[in-house]
Amino acid sequence: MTKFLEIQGLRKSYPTPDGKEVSTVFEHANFSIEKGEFVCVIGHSGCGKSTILNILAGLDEASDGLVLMDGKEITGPSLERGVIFQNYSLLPWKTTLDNIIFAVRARWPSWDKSKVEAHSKRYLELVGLSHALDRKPAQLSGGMRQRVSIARAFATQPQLLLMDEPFGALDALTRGVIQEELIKIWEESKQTVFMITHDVDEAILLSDRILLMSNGPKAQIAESVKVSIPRPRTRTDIIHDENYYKIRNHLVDFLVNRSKGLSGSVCDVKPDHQPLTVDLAAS
Ligand SMILES: Nc1ncnc2c1ncn2[C@@H]1O[C@H](COP(=O)(O)OP(=O)(O)OP(=O)(O)O)[C@@H](O)[C@H]1O
Repeated sequence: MTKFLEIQGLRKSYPTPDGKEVSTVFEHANFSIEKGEFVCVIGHSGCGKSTILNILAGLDEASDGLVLMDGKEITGPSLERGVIFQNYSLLPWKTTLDNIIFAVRARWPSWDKSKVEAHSKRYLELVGLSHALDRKPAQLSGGMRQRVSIARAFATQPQLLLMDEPFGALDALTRGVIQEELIKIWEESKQTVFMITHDVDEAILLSDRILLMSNGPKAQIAESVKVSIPRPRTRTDIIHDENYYKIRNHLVDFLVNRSKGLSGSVCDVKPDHQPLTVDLAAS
């Protein structure tokens, strides 16, 4: 069976500053994502998470390897892949509603004006922003701007949504509220999501599966941890699930104790390396 997203033998290397050698950020990255899956990736700073996300978006090129979406190679950006960055990237001269309309119109040029507007408003409603349609980004808080980015990305219904630490710049309270809005909008759309986060609790709340990257240089996708906590999930409920602390402790132990020893610069990683599947519910 063809997987929705297949990453085969991905490597990224850069020349060293003197230009005489190459430094390999990650290599032998092999993993796949099923249609409708929500996958988070966690790893220490510099291991190459954003580089992988940018390659999946078609915004960066791998030094080696292949990315296939629905069996077709990704060679550049496409409206089939939506990206949400930490810094919101809204058009500052357009209102909240016009920011969404702009993207929706680009996605479905044949739609008439009223259909585009109704569709755009519906997504703003899903993130609780119906009251701020006419405000410009500068008149919104950071949390509201990120809600607009989320509404815009989901409104264009890309086949794959890529999120690079979307809540990294938000305070903990705002972050919690928007995480739950993201769950709500995702549960409605069941879009396939690949998201980078540094926050283990956020990863457990949102993901079906968490990919753990070892440290760079020569980082690898070391493990694929199943989040066997039933949905729908809320921040307050998941901590009572019997698997919550098992998963959390496993992730923290990886980041604190094991991520360095699994780096390709320390141990031998074979080109056909597959991440170790971890299902703590079964243990
Ligand atoms: N143009 C470049 N030339 C040389 N090295 C680069 C270049 N761009 C990125 N790198 C290196 O690639 C590595 C991976 O960067 P990347 O941003 O993907 O890491 P990351 O895991 O997302 O980090 P963070 O969690 O801090 O955002 C870093 O060590 C970085 O220094």
